[in-house]
Amino acid sequence: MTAVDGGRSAAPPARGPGTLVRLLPPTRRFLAARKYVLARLAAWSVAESAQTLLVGYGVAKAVDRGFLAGDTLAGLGWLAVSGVAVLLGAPVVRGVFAQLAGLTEPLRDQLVRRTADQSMARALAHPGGGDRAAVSRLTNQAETVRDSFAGIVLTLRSFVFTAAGALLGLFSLDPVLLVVVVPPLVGGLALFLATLRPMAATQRRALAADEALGDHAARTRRALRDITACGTEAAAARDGARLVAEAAAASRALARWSAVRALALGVAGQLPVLLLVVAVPWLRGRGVTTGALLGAFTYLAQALLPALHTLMTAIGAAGTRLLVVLDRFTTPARPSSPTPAVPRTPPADARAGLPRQAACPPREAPRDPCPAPAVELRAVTVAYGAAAEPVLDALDLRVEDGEHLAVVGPSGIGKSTLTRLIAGTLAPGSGEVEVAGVRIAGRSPAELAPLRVLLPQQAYVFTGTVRDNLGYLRPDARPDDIEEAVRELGAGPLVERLGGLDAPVRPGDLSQGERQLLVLARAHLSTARLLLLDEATCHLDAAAEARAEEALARRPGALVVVAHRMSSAMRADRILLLDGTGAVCGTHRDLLARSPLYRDLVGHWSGTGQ
Ligand SMILES: Nc1ncnc2c1ncn2[C@@H]1O[C@H](COP(=O)(O)OP(=O)(O)OP(=O)(O)O)[C@@H](O)[C@H]1O
Repeated sequence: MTAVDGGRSAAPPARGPGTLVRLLPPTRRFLAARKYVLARLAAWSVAESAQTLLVGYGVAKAVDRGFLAGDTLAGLGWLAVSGVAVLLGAPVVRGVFAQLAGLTEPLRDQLVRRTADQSMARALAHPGGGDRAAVSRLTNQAETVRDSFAGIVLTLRSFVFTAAGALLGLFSLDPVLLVVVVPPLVGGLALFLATLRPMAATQRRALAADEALGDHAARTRRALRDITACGTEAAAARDGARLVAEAAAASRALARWSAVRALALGVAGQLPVLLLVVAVPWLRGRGVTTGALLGAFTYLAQALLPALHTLMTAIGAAGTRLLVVLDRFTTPARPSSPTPAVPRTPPADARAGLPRQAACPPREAPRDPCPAPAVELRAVTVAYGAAAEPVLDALDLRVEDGEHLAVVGPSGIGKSTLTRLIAGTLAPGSGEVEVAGVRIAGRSPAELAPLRVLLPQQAYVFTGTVRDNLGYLRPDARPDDIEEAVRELGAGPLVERLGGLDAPVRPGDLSQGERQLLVLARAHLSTARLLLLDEATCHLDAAAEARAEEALARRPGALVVVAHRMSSAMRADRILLLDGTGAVCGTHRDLLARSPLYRDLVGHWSGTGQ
């Protein structure tokens, strides 16, 4: 079932870090156009390297040439060099940030401009089909790109120049220190780089699975009734379970890659410190001084380890985020999926290519051509409010004189709306309604009265005699006609209990069913050729309802009944099933074969014993 097939759950093709540059080709042009900003950023970064180098170098010399050599003053002097280097960090960082702004702000402006241009072009190309995601791209997502880009530039640059400063410092203290530090550092970094591509792919898979699951939940909620009607709960549940499993698998894969990344951090950052400690005797044997060892520890603890940690965290989080969000900028916006996605009965008639709610043709061509059908609706649309979804949408319907039509459908689908529309008490938003060939738009109640009778669920009985109540729609009815109507409807016992046709009626003393019976007999007496019953027999028992409907169907003219019982629908010549924007018309057997919703309604009626 397309509503819940989770078709979008398929993970998009994996994109690794290499695609970061390919994703936004303008980024390369963007950087090339800012050569001077990059040069100034590099200059500040070199200053950062020098500062890193001086911090460890000062510590090493303070120990070797100062405190261990018995020259406290020299030791303090070298420590002061180290301290000044630390203090120099503040203006250096300030300089770095100033140059960074020269890169990130224009990038954000460029993304915003590009998104606005694309959205305008899209809006002009598809009026009414706006790109709703553009607002998010203009605000949150552009900010995310800017922040993530700034974080990555800052971190990458900081790591490269800090590592360069620290390695240069180690080399200047004693090249043999590099033998201990460099292999785990390079190994850890290589492992980290190896995780980038699969981790980005897994992140995208997790995001796609999450989106597919959310989409599935939303579509399922909207299609709940139809899913039940079509009996596809198990399939919908299976789809949901598959998407949940996919999201869980993606989350587990992400967790596994995070563990590998933590291992990479340990190898690159912690292992050099450990190896340095273990190798102290060996290093001492090769002439490495105590000061050089302390300097080496300072480089590792104060520079390399924090820089590595920041690098891995920032590239891991901000990098993946940037990759994913940039993808949103570069992938053309998908048109929003329409709300209902459950297969509907195909429109039986499409005029000028427009989908129609229902084409309900006549039962069969009348042998003695009747000049006009009892009811004809042409492309009728009704909505309660300008912005509301239509209750009836481009509905076509034709009911022949003498025909008995039952209208069925779920609660709130528009059955009463349809009867009011045919009765002329509700005007359509568009389309035409004719009763007995008369266009009823704008007709007064007095003009409509001879054409049709509408009986709602609430039966109107007034204080007066039984005869007055029965003859209300036909004041000139002869006593024989009244007696016949009473007999036909099976209302004799009630009239007798009330004291005869001339007995007074006190509405408050009558049950709902008794009132409905009187009103049905009144409708039988009417001369209108169209009777509309909107659950007007709901308070009668099944046998009384059957007798009433059969009697009304025998009268000359057409009968349209909003049925609330299976038996009521089955008595009709044809059944019109309303189903939101879809509608289908046919005999009971036709609908059983064609409509899952009808089968569901029949099941419901049978289940309640009605
Ligand atoms: N006067 C109104 N103003 C706004 N919305 C309305 C009005 N009358 C009906 N509706 C809405 O139009 C839709 C169709 O209502 P309608 O009464 O025609 O359905 P129905 O199939 O007859 O329902 P039920 O079987 O429960 O009587 C419902 O969503 C209802 O809330």
